[in-house]
Amino acid sequence: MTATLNRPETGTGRVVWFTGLSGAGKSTLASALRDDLAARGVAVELLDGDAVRENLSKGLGFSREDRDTNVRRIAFVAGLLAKHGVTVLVSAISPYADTRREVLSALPHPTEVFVDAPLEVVTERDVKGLYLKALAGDLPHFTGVSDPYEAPETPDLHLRTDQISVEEGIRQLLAHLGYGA
Ligand SMILES: Nc1ncnc2c1ncn2[C@@H]1O[C@H](COP(=O)(O)OS(=O)(=O)O)[C@@H](OP(=O)(O)O)[C@H]1O
Ligand SMILES: Nc1ncnc2c1ncn2[C@@H]1O[C@H](COP(=O)(O)OP(=O)(O)O)[C@@H](O)[C@H]1O
Repeated sequence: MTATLNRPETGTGRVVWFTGLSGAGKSTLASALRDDLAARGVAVELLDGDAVRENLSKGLGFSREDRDTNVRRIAFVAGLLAKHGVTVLVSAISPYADTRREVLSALPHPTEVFVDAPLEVVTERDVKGLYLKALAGDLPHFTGVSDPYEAPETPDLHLRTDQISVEEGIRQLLAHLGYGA
């Protein structure tokens, strides 16, 4: 199939927003998708929560207000890039359903991807050792343990990363975005 993702009918780019718990697989999937799309010649950019917090959102914490500010900043930049035809991949916990709804509804061609794995699984993965700290009570406001995560009720794509491989996740993402085999 011819790739039409980068310039859909309105001539703008699009935003693919990965939301989910820490360790669910957002960065893994978003960066693999970025590489795949780039190899197809698509103008693609990844706004990853960790990198954003080192730069654009440096100094913000994890209160609801700071998380919402972070998410709105990411959405603002995503919108600017998308306006110029870029496919923007966002990887951020973005735990609040209302805020996700607000920012996604203002973005061109938004796709909400729920990167989902149960708390037991992400705790077991504990990629950064943060769950250990949070469960020990040493990390207040840690999403899923001592802070809320409001799962999307009707995501455009729901990937259970404890049930499918990274490769299968990428296959489903590409198919959903119109890059099916
Ligand atoms: N309290 C608390 N809660 C959640 N996450 C925490 C916290 N403290 C630090 N971290 C690390 O920060 C990363 C999440 O940043 P995000 O910008 O994606 O979060 S948010 O969208 O503003 O909620 C997150 O990265 P990921 O693991 O990639 O999701 C964590 O590594
Ligand atoms: N199907 C899968 N999809 C994505 N990641 C997976 C999957 N299965 C196992 N993993 C692993 O889970 C971890 C997810 O970490 P990461 O991508 O940093 O999560 P997040 O960005 O959501 O915090 C990685 O070590 C990754 O290899």
